[in-house]
Amino acid sequence: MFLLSQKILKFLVAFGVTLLLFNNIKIVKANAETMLMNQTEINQQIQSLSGWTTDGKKITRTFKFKDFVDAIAFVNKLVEPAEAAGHHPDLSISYNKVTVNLTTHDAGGITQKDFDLAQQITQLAE
Ligand SMILES: C[C@H](O)[C@H](O)[C@H]1CNC2=NC(N)=NC(=O)C2=N1
Repeated sequence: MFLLSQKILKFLVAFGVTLLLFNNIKIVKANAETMLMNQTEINQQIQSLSGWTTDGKKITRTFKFKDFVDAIAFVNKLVEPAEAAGHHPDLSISYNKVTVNLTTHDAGGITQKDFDLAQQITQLAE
């Protein structure tokens, strides 16, 4: 009886520690996503994104399509990933061109969320 309860206790402690670790990882990840990035971090990350530029407050890329219909089709493709991320691009459309600006309004600048969405948007335009 004593042995059994020792085993259960050990299991519960291990389970508790595992849960604690998982939650801490989630908190660290959530914080990193909403933390303003400095210019060095921005420059580093933008290198791996083709065609994107930055003014330090937002990241920008203009995508060019055959015509207006294709440009709008691209904009429509952005709805699902933006809603899923709870993060939305600022868009401007000029005939066959769509300019995408990404910034985290809640944080007042660029965060990891912008780079994550930029990567998805870049793939959708291919
Ligand atoms: C409550 C809601 O999730 C927030 O207001 C989100 C919505 N989409 C957003 N999109 C962008 N680009 N920046 C934000 O700060 C932002 N905030």
